[in-house]
Amino acid sequence: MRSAPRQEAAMRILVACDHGAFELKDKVLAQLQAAPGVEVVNLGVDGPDSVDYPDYAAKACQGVLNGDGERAVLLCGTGIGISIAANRYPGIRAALVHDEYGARLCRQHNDANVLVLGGRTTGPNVAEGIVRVWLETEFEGARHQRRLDKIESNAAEYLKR
Ligand SMILES: O=C[C@H](O)[C@H](O)[C@H](O)COP(=O)(O)O
Repeated sequence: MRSAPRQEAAMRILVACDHGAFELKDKVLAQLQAAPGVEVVNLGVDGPDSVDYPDYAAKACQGVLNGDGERAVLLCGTGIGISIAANRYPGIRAALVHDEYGARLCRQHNDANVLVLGGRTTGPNVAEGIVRVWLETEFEGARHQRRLDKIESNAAEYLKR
């Protein structure tokens, strides 16, 4: 009897934004929903009413750290505030990216598990390319893993003072 082909586990990606980026977030959601091997969870916000980006960073980053998703995409007006918020969580490596070069390098060198986009600074076509490259690029490990380990250990050492 032939066994069924083994199904690759889908990569689950959590997506969240503030009011400054809900339109771009909808485009990113559609792209991720159409991507093979990707499962998407929309954590909001879904309209223009003002909210606070740290609350959306918290939902997504805590979700990644709890194992609800392997990665996240976060968006706010510039992407700056939500990056700052996300990078306060140990184990989160959030990269604010403006082009495909940054998307490639933040995976190869930084193993960025959170991609950040600015809804008021990055157009949908550029964002589409960034998301595609971020999804398809692998971490290179080696010397880059040593540096990632130091990010965590240096910060932990500082907090012990
Ligand atoms: O870094 C912060 C983000 O760009 C926010 O989306 C932005 O500060 C929101 O601004 P406002 O409340 O004026 O819409």
